[in-house]
Amino acid sequence: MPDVPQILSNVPGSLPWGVWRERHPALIAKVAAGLPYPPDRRRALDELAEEITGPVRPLPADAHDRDLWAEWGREYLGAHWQDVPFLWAESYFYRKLLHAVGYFADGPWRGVDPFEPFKTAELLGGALESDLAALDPLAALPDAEQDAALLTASLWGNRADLGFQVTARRDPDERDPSTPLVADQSARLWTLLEEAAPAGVCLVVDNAARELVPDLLLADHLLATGRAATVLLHVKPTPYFVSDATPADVTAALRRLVAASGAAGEAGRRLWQGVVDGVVAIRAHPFSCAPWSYHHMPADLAEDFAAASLTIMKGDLNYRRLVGDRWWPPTTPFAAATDYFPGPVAALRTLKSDVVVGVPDEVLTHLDADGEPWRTTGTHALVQVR
Ligand SMILES: O=P(O)(O)OC[C@@]1(O)O[C@H](CO)[C@@H](O)[C@@H]1O
Repeated sequence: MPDVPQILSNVPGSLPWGVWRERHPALIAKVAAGLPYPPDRRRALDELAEEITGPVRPLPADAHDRDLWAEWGREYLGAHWQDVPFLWAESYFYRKLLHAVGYFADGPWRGVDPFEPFKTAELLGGALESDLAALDPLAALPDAEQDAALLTASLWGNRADLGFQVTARRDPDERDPSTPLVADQSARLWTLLEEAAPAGVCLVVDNAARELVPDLLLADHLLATGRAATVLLHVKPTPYFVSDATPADVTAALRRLVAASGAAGEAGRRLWQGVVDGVVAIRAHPFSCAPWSYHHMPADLAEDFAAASLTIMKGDLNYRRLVGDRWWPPTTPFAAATDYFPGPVAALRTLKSDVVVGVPDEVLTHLDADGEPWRTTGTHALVQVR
């Protein structure tokens, strides 16, 4: 395990501190308003809002995974939510939220995704419609420009994160295209793919809808250009971090693509057939919702990554899990922070939390001198590869 302090949530004014004080109370209210939950479910949501202001409590006796979380929480149950590692606490919060809405209980709310109303609104919204239309002129561009456009769309698609937007003060579309990447190893990404082609690529996706669609289009591009022979999509087995993609979100995105006109519809039909033929596979591994970094991954998951020519990790949370949710000195080489990972790995991420490695010295000096909170607001992005 890296010998670097873990991020907790007890520093007033920090991003994690604000998550407990502002983002999660606002999210609970949003969930309660999103579906017609009956009184017992509303009460449970109110109780969760109350609980996160005090000590972490165990899951109820009838929860199917109570023992698992009791084991995972051995060091943390009974402590204040803000005094335990941020990554662990957030994962447990989402598990508790699923309990509150009856996601695992017998009854009418079993399996009902509490975030579905927000994901669906985004999937059917006008912003995604224009993203899809922008695909049509792409075919006329030289190959390298097509590569760059699809990678950029997938990278900045990570701004479309509904959890982040609960209290974000900026519009996700308000991006200054001239903002240079904090680190850009995209050339290495293409070289790695080409050297191993055609091979299996793992794409560990992040958010549904407006981020997942450009991720799927990137997957289609890798297959269509022979950079990938197969694509294995890793998604979350259950609703998590508001908009994280589940298998149901993948099928919803595929249906949205298939229904589109022009190049988006063509890509959608290729991807659909790819799933039918087993060229595109979907894996919802339980570890994807575990409260740990990938240092703790089980052997079967490590085998998926070891077998891939490249694993592409999308988004902020996957980045936190890849390098560890820790106070790394930002100039720590990405290769050093990920040296344990069982195969070539790339991170495509907009920066929405404090964790960062692989920032060149001169870039760091420049960003810090600016005085703007570049690590946590989603205004900056990176492509890192090892
Ligand atoms: O993984 P994603 O969707 O890019 O980001 C997840 C996120 O919204 O959740 C955390 C705060 O709750 C932060 O790490 C990050 O901003």
